[in-house]
Amino acid sequence: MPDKILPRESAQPRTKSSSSYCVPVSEIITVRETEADSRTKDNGRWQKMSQKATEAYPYAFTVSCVKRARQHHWRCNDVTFHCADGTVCQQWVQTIRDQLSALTRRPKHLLVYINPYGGKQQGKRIYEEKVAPLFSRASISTNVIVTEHANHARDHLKTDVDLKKYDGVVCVGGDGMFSEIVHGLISRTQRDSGVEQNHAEEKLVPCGIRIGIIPAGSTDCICYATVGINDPVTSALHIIVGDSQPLDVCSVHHNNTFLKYSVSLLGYGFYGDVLTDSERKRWMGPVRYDFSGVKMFLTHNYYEGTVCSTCQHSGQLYSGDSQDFQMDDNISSSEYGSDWRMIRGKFLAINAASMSCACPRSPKGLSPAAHLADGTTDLIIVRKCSRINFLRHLLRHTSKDDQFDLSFVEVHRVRKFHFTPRYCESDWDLRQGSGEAGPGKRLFRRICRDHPACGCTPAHSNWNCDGEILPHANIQVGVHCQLIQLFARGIEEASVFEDLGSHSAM
Ligand SMILES: CCCCCCCCCCCCC/C=C/[C@@H](O)[C@H](CO)NC(=O)CCCCCCCCCCCCCCC
Ligand SMILES: Nc1ncnc2c1ncn2[C@@H]1O[C@H](COP(=O)(O)OP(=O)(O)OP(=O)(O)O)[C@@H](O)[C@H]1O
Ligand SMILES: [Ca+2]
Repeated sequence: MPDKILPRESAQPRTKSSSSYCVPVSEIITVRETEADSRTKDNGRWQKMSQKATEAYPYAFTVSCVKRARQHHWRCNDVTFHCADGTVCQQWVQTIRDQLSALTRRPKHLLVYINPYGGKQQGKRIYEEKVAPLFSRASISTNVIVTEHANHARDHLKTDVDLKKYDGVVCVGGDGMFSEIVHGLISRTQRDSGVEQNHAEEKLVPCGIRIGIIPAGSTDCICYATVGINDPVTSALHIIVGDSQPLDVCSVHHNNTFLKYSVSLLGYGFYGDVLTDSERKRWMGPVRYDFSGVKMFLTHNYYEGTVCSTCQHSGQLYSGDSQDFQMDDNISSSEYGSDWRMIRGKFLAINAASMSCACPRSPKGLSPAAHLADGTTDLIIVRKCSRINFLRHLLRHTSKDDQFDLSFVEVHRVRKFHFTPRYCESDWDLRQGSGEAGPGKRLFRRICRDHPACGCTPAHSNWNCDGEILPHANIQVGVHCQLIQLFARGIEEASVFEDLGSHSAM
C-alpha cells in the first residue's frame, strides 16, 4: 500500500491521532478522487488546510464510510485523504475499490416497494430524499415500485417478478408492508419448491433472497428489534454493507387452512382489540394505537379459552434455555400427549412474541429476551386481573421492572401452540362437570357476540398478526426457524460504538 498519505483531521471519534484514521473496509460505502482544495468538507463541516499543506499534498480522495452515532444510529461520513503524489492517490482509490468489489455479500441490484400510505404517509419522500442518494453513491441499481393498493407488493412478488435479477427486496413502509413482502416471498418459494402451505406440519423452504426495511410506518417494530432504531438512513446503510440477520417465522393455520405468517407479534385479547379498534381510526396516523390502547384498557375485556403449547421440535425434546422463564403448575398431559402444556382460563391477553417487539412505545419490547432466530416464540399469557394490576404490567414495558414478574403473567418459550376459544370447545362444559353453560346459555352468548350493545364481555377477540387482523380465533401456530433473512445484524453492543480501532483495515 502507498505510504505517503495525510488524512484530513476529522471529528470522527475513531481517530486515534491527527495522522491516522481507521475504517474497516466492510464499512466503506464508496471512494472517489476529489479536488485537492484548501477547503474540504469533512464530517459535514468545512475545514481549512493551510496553504503550505495544500501545496505539499495536492492530490486527494474521499472515503464515505459508516459512522456510529447515538442510539444505534448510523450515518454516512466523508473523510478526505491528501497525497503528495497523484499516482499514489490513484493507487489508493483503486486498491480500495478492489477490496470493495471482493465483498460478495453486498447487494448490487435491489427491488424496492414503497407504500405511500404507511405511517405518516412519508414513504415516498423518505426514500427519495434519504435513501435513493445513498444507494446511488454505493452504485446500487434499483427498480422502484410505488404500490397502488394493499397487497400489490405481495401479489407482484408471488407471481410476476424475476427474482434472479435481484440481490434483495426492500420495502419502504411499516410492519404491515414488511409482512406483505414476507408473504409474497415465502409463498413464492414454497410454490417453486412444491411445498403445500396449507399443511401445518409441512417443513417450509427458506427464502433465498434478503429483505431490507426502510422504516416509514407507525410501529416499525421489526426495524427497531433487528437494527436498534427506526431510522431510514441507518437501515439503508445496513443494506448497503450487506448485513444478514436470519429471522424465525410463525405460520398460522385454522384447521388445515393456512391463514398468515407472523414475525413479530401474534396477540389475542388486548393487542387484538387495540388493533381492531385502531383500524377504524387510520386517519389519525400512528397516534391511533395510543387512543385505542387507552380505550381497550378501560374496556378491560377478558376471553376464555385453552392454550396448548409445546417446546418440542420434530419429535426431539427441546433443550434450550427455557429455564430462564418461570414455569407454572398447569403442566398436564392433554389430548395432544404429555409434551404439551395445557392452560385453560380467562385471559386479558395471549401474546406470542417471536422477537422482542421493541418499538418507540416500549424500547425493551413485549419480550425483551426473545431470540430472533432460535426457532421459538415467547408465549406470554396475562390472566384476568384487576385494571390496576394490568396497568402495572403495561407500565413495566416502559421501565426496567420485569413485566413477567407478576402472579397473573406467565411466559413460555415454545415451538408450537394452539388456541381454542371457549365457545368453540364443544365438550368444555362436560369436562368442567358444571353444566354452567348449557344450550340456553350458549345461545345467549351467541346473541351477546352478535349484539355487543348488551354490555357483557364479547365471546371472542381477534388475533393481531403483525398488525393485521385475523378472522379466526381458533388457530394453530408453528415456528419455522430462520425462514427469512434481513439486511440487518441484530442490536450492536455498546462497546462497538466506543472502540472500533481494533478491527481497522487502513
Ligand atoms: C401506561 C403506558 C403503558 C404503555 C405500554 C406500552 C406497551 C407497548 C407494547 C407495544 C408492543 C408492540 C408490538 C408490535 C406489534 C406490531 O406487530 C404491530 C404492527 O406494527 N403493531 C401493533 O399492533 C400496534 C400495537 C400498539 C399497541 C399500543 C398499546 C398502547 C397501550 C396504552 C395503554 C394505556 C393505558 C393507560 C391507562 C390510563
Ligand atoms: N398503495 C397502498 N394503498 C393502500 N394500502 C396500502 C398500499 N400499499 C400497501 N398498503 C397496505 O397498508 C398497510 C399499512 O402499511 P404499513 O405497514 O406500511 O404502515 P402502518 O400500518 O402505518 O405501520 P405499522 O405496520 O408499522 O404499524 C399494509 O397492510 C399494506 O398492505
Ligand atoms: Ca424467535
